[in-house]
Amino acid sequence: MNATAVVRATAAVQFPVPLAHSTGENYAAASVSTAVANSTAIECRNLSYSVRTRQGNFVPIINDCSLTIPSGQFWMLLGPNGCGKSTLLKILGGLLNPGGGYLHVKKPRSFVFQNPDHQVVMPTVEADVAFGLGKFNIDNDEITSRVAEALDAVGMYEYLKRPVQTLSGGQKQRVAVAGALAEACKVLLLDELTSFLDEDDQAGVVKAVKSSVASSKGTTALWVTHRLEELEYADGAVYMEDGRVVLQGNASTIKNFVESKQASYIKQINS
Ligand SMILES: Nc1ncnc2c1ncn2[C@@H]1O[C@H](COP(=O)(O)OP(=O)(O)OP(=O)(O)O)[C@@H](O)[C@H]1O
Repeated sequence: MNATAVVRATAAVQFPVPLAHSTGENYAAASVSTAVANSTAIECRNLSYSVRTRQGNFVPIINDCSLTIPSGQFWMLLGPNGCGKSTLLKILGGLLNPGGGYLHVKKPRSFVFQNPDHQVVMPTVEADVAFGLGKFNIDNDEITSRVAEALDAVGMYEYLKRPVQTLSGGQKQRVAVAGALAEACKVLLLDELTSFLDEDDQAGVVKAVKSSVASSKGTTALWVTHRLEELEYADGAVYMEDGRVVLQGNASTIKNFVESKQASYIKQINS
């Protein structure tokens, strides 16, 4: 178990993004004065993020990246290995500071990582979901009711008293999602939750997130994945390449786009 791997706390507000950032690079942030509509959960414009190499050079990871995700929907983020999906998600979650551009993410926001064994930190399901509620000034009845509601939303209420070590990977992921829901997060950021799971668990987790977003009061989820078949559960999707968003739209548009890219790549290899 690894408590540091679970980020349920809400990070500091970054609205708009400050100029200073972890790499020390001297970007000029875009000056954007328009207010973001309440119907938008995530908006970034011309976002950038670089890392500094040992030789002192700056390598851009996120570059001129813009996207808009509406509130109360379940969206997916796709793209080839190394295109910057996890880095972008960490920026959206407040775990990394961008170097420039404009960023708005509704709060509170929560992050769930891909390794199920890093997601649960308490001995039982009930205690784990209640874990993050300690920082709120709420009574025991409210805690009990939030835990029950969140576990119900991910189809795990019957596991309330179960020791966490008896859960499957997918069940652990669903408990981690319940922890975020119990904290009434407005934005849920999910990084390749199904990569360590077998097929049944994969489907269980994606369906649980889908239904919990649908039954929530405006929670938005952004789900990083490589699996095109998961797009059938999404309200919309974003496709990235080389650190920037190249297309965003409804899930079938993105699916067709990725499939045609894959087909042309295979044709190229075979020619
Ligand atoms: N701290 C870092 N130092 C150097 N390079 C980094 C650092 N963090 C990320 N990168 C590089 O940035 C690029 C984007 O990484 P990122 O993990 O965001 O991609 P990804 O799209 O999530 O990849 P994958 O699909 O393989 O998980 C990669 O080339 C990665 O090696």
